[in-house]
This record gives sequence, C-alpha cells and structure tokens, in this order.
Amino acid sequence: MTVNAEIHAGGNTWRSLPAAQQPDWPDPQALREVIAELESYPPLVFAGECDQLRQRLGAVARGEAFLLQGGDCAEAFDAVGADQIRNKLKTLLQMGAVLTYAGSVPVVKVGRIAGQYSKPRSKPTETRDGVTLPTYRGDSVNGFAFTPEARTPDPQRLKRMYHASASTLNLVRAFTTGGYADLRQVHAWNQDFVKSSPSGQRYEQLAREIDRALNFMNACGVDPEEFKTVEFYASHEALVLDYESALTRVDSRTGQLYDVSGHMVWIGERTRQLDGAHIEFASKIRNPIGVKLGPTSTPEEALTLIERLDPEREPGRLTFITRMGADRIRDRLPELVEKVTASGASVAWVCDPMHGNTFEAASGHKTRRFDDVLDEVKGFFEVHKGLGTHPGGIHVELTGDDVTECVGGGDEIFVDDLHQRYETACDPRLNRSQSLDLAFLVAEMYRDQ
Ligand SMILES: O=C[C@H](O)[C@H](O)COP(=O)(O)O
Ligand SMILES: C=C(OP(=O)(O)O)C(=O)O
Repeated sequence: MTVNAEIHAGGNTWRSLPAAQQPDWPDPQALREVIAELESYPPLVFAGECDQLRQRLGAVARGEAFLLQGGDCAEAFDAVGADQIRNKLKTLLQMGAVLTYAGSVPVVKVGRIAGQYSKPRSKPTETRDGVTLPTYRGDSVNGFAFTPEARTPDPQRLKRMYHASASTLNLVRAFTTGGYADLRQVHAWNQDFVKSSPSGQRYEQLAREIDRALNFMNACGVDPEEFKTVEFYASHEALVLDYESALTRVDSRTGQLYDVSGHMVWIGERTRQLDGAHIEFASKIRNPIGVKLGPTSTPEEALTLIERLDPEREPGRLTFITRMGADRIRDRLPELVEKVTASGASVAWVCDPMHGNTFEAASGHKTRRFDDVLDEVKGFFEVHKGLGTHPGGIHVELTGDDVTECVGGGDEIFVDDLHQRYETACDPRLNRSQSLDLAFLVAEMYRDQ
C-alpha cells in the first residue's frame, strides 16, 4: 500500500462499526459500482476552503464572530433552479446584513445547501391506507412519491446528489463572488419584498443606514474589496457514509483526509453514538465538524465527543449545535456548557431552535411555532449570559420562498393556513419573512448580551 492509500484507508475505518440510519440498498453490486464512480469524480470543495472555514469558526468559538447556518431541511433534485437557489441565498444575505449591522458582529455564513439531500428518520417505514412502504430518506436515497418504485432506495441517486450539489455550488459561487452579493446590493435583495412584508420594510430602513455608512466611507476614500464579495460556505449532514467516504480525499498539500463533498459536515442527533460509524468517520477528516446535541445529551457524552473529534482542542474544529426544545433549553444547556468550558475545550456553541420544537397540527402537517423557535434562542442567550460564555450562532431550517410551513411570525401564519404552500419534503421551514424577523430579534439579543 502506498502512503496515500494507507491514509485513504483511514477514511474507511467506520465500515467495521454500526452505522445508524443507512439506506437498505437492494443491490450491493450496484452500490459498489456507484461508489467506484463517485471516487473518480473531482472534489466539490477545496481542502484549503475547509481550513479557512475552520479558522472562521475558531473566531466564533473565541467569541469574536457569530455563525449563521441555514437552508432547507431537505434539498430536492427538482428544486435545483436559479430562482430557488437565489431566493435562499438572498434570505441568508439579508439575515447576515441584519446580524452584522444591527448586532455589530462579524457573521460567518454557512448554507445548509449543495449537499443536504439525505434525511435521518424516526421510523423506517410509512403506512398509508393500510399500505406500508420504506420511509422517504431524502432525494439521495429514494423518491418522495408514495409508490413502491419511488420508495425503493436507488444508489444511482447518489450520483444525482453529486451533480445537484455541483450545480448548486457553482451558482452560489457565481452569486457570491460575481457582484450579486456586493454590499451595495442590500436594497436589490429586498426589492421584491419591501412592500409586501413588515420585515421587508424594517429591513429597508436598515439597508438605508448601511447605504449611508457606505457612502460616508466612500467619501473618505475607503472602498474595501471585502464589501464586493461574500465568503459563503456549504454544509450538510454527513449521513449516508458510502457517499461521504467516496468523496473523502487525501489533501495533496498536507496529506490529510478531507470530505470534499462540502466545507463543513455535521453529525445528527440520531447518529452521534460514541461507538458508531458516523463519529468514527468524522474523527478521520479535517473538515470543521458539527454535532447536534439533543435534550438527552450528557456532559460526559459531550466531553467524549471532544476527545474523539477535537483531541488537539483546536478552536473551530468542533461546533456543538444544541437542539433542546424551548421548554428544556434552560434546564439542559447550562450543565453541558459549564462542564465543557471547565474542561478547557474551545468549542463553538450554536442554537438550532427548530428540531426540538416540531409538533403535528390537527391537519396532519408537521409544523413549528415561531414563538417557540424564538423562545429557544432566547433561552440559549440567557444560559450563555448567565455563564459568561459566547452564544456562537444559530442553525435554522429556512427557505427564500413564501411557504406556509411554520406558524406565527410578523406576517402571522395560522394553523389553518398551513395547507396553502406546504412544500417541504420533511420538516417545516421558516419562510423569508419569518427568517428576517428572527434575524432582527437575534441581532437585538446579541447587542443586549
Ligand atoms: O430533519 C430532521 C429529521 O430528519 C426529521 O425531523 C425526522 O422526521 P420524522 O420524525 O418525521 O422522521
Ligand atoms: C436531522 C436534523 O436534525 P437533528 O439531527 O438535530 O434531528 C437536521 O438538522 O436535518
């Protein structure tokens, strides 16, 4: 074995361990052929970009920056279109502008985008009218339609995931570096929105202030290049390990392994078993890693995760994304933060106020109340304020489209409205107006902190 092959084999050590939430592929040979093909494809991101994001997240861990991580619950192959991608990006850019200006903090922008195609599920099957089929696990695995053909896992979909991620990332890079994300466009991002929504109007006022500040700087002869482009990173849950390890490569600069399917990957609440395949996989790659921590997480688990994933205690390597639920965050979070801080580790703490606050409405729609989302973020800020630690960011499921999936917000969506534009393939997302409302409220909390 050459040195590189030996190192690469390190990316496969997860194979001997139990891997939760993996698809039941019906044809192992077909899967092997797909993996071999994926292994020959070029990287989607450059390892150096992952290092840069790790440094940015290091600033978050040290309390010098704030992470805004957001995007779809589940991306869909038929939504890889210019409008959908631009709308999502626009929403994140607007939220970033609000947080930077109103919160007075540098914002690290990371999308749940260009790879968020795989979903862990509570149940392996779904039954409708007496018919039981495999559950939908994301477009990388099977189709959403409730038919035996669509629901059968098909490894060819992993190749579609790669190509959909590549097209998305290509357009995101074009928008963020080609002029669309220039700070002078703060008004343009809002044009379609300003008249129709209270948060759009509030944003317009902020955009005018940013404009004045830019004009002032310009008059002083300052016109920084940094304002013309935006640093934007892609992240997704590293769930289907055959895909992630096929996209794991030895970096020619350093000889280390990187999962080049995205800049940052996270391990979900259902797959973070300490002796499981996902943590083993994550321990071998150099990307910045997130781990979701739900209400049953113990300080001992958090400390073991640090030992496994961040033995060098490198700020930016590990982000704990807590998702406790509005009713539990104030009870569950303090002990975790206290013990991790006392251990000397330097992790970034980020609040996912979505996944602990899901409920089923009488209509059968899975939904979330905007007020619960907000209350969990408030609890997160209160806990960190009480302990003197840094509330490092938010991780949200959102879309730039005008969907009706979560109830409440400035535009007040009621339970009876949910059916109007309920388009998510899995969990309910904040729409653009709710996302902006959240950004304004979080900016206020950050300033008060
Ligand atoms: O996005 C997260 C999970 O995939 C999702 O909450 C699981 O949903 P389920 O409980 O409907 O399977
Ligand atoms: C599945 C997700 O979250 P969690 O692992 O926290 O349930 C997710 O963020 O898509």
